[in-house]
Amino acid sequence: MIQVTCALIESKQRVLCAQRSAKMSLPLKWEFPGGKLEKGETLEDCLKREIKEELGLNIKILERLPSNTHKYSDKKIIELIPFRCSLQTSEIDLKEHSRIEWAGVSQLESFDWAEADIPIVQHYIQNFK
Ligand SMILES: Nc1nc2c([nH]c(=O)n2[C@H]2C[C@H](O)[C@@H](COP(=O)(O)OP(=O)(O)OP(=O)(O)O)O2)c(=O)[nH]1
Repeated sequence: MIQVTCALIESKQRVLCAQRSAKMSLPLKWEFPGGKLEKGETLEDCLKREIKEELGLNIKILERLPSNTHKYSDKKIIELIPFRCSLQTSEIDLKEHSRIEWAGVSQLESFDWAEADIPIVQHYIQNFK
């Protein structure tokens, strides 16, 4: 099983959502930015590293949310581990994703999410107003 961290970055009552590029796996699906845990790394270090690499942002980690284990049709099993985060810097430089959107909670269901993200989106909607 592959452990993947992801960040629900909050600012002004909105959450940062990112669209995977056409060249990535799960092309054009929406996700929360993050990535795979590397050997010897804590989950928090992994998330901060990935967010810096992908978006050029520094984040503060606020809270861990329930993870979701999902098996994709190619048999790849991931444990997606979400964290609520806030911004420490605000200038975004998209290095991998095709675009980002800052979504209000009521807009979250309208995105075409990667399958593994759907329970995480549902939990977030139910718990944060
Ligand atoms: N970062 C991130 N990855 C996600 C989410 N949902 C989801 O299914 N994934 C999957 C996509 C990838 O298979 C894996 C994260 O890998 P990665 O972002 O570090 O690297 P990658 O795209 O090169 O992965 P891959 O093509 O080798 O599978 O988790 C999500 O919300 N955030």
